[in-house]
Amino acid sequence: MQHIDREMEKGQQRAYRAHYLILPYPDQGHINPMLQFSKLLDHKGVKVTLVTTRFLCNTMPRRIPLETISYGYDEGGRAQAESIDVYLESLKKSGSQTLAELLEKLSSSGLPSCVVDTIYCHVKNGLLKLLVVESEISLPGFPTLKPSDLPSFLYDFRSYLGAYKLVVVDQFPNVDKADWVLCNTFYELEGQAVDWTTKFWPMKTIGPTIPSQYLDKRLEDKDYGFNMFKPKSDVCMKWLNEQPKGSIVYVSFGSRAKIEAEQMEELAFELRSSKRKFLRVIRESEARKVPKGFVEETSAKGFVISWCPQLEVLAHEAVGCFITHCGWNSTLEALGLGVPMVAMPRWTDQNTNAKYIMDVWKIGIRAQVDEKGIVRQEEVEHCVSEILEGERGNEIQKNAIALKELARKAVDEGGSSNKNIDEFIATLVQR
Ligand SMILES: O=c1ccn([C@@H]2O[C@H](COP(=O)(O)OP(=O)(O)O[C@H]3O[C@H](CO)[C@@H](O)[C@H](O)[C@H]3O)[C@@H](O)[C@H]2O)c(=O)[nH]1
Repeated sequence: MQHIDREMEKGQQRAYRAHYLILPYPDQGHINPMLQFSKLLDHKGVKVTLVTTRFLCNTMPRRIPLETISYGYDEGGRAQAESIDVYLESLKKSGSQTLAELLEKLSSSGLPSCVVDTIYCHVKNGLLKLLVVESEISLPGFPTLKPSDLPSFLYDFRSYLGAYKLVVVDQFPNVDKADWVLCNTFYELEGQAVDWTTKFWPMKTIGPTIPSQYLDKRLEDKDYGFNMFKPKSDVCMKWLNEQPKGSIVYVSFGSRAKIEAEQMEELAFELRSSKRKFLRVIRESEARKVPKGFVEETSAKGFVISWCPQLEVLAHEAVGCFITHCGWNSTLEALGLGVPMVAMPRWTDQNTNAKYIMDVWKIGIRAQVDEKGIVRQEEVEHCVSEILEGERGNEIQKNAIALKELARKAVDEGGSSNKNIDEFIATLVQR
């Protein structure tokens, strides 16, 4: 409704035939891609309303009409809940209730988008047993996996019971009723998994959901939109502008990962002793784990920031490689911009993403952990030097550039994802 008003103000009435409610899980790594998808639908002339929590609504851009629901922690969000399990319970209870109220208020039909991880579907179908004991796991649509390549919610499900229940078990009961299951990936990237999943669900790939200016450049859109931690863009980009091409090691672990103090130290030792220059994101909540004096001692060659404009950074020619936790957004962003990765997965889907980065797409190297689960300084040095100076690096860089081109084509006019989105819009509009 707000949208129609806006268009009418501009004197160019649009005839909306379908209204999409977009309801991402209320977190950085989920809101970002759904916001991008919303902008794309909006651009294609579709009426979209984004739904988020009352807690997060003040940090959201108003580019797309926004409605709020409550997950029960309107003042402090997830940090206010005593545990993630308690938060997820409240999400289910208060979230469902306030969403029902919102639907009634809007009194128009919306199709909640649903993001599905194929691997969890194998648990649903009984093909993948919990408490995996085999050293090699063969599943349709996947390369051979080791247990440590599985998402930690499966590999170590006892440690993540709440998340396991929500992400693995509870996401499936009504998925069979969905008209569409949209996935933030592209066919050329994960064709086998897509082919397998489409046997069961009306699954369509629509990604990567990255602003057009970073990929096909057809739309003006460069704005990533939602940033929980306000990036200090100017200083960071000014510093990058002064660095030689391909010289910078960019290090960031996304919006959630908690890094062990020992791991923080190993990384700090490496960045301090290495001859290379670096850009390191250390979120405020992680800053206390950084060894004393690190920032001052490395100021001549390093730039430390609490949150940066990651897409702009990855698109910058000074960046030579990305040490990443392999969150799905970071993976797609690096892949879409052709930046080779050193994979240091922490938990959840990141293990599987790291497996693909190294062994399937061959656009990076997965750093090996020791018996304590820590990637040591020498291992970080080994991976970075392989990528930036080693023979293997040439191959990796070539693959990264080829995949970047495939990502661009997928979202461009006539590309697989672009066609899927048009098909999705067309069928809903016909109803
Ligand atoms: O300084 C920074 C660091 C990150 N980002 C952005 O923050 C997002 C981070 O997303 P992601 O890489 O997916 O990491 P998480 O925030 O950790 O995401 C969670 O959600 C993802 C999507 O489900 C999962 O793949 C991850 O494992 C899970 O931790 C990306 O868009 C980044 O561009 C910035 O803008 N600036």
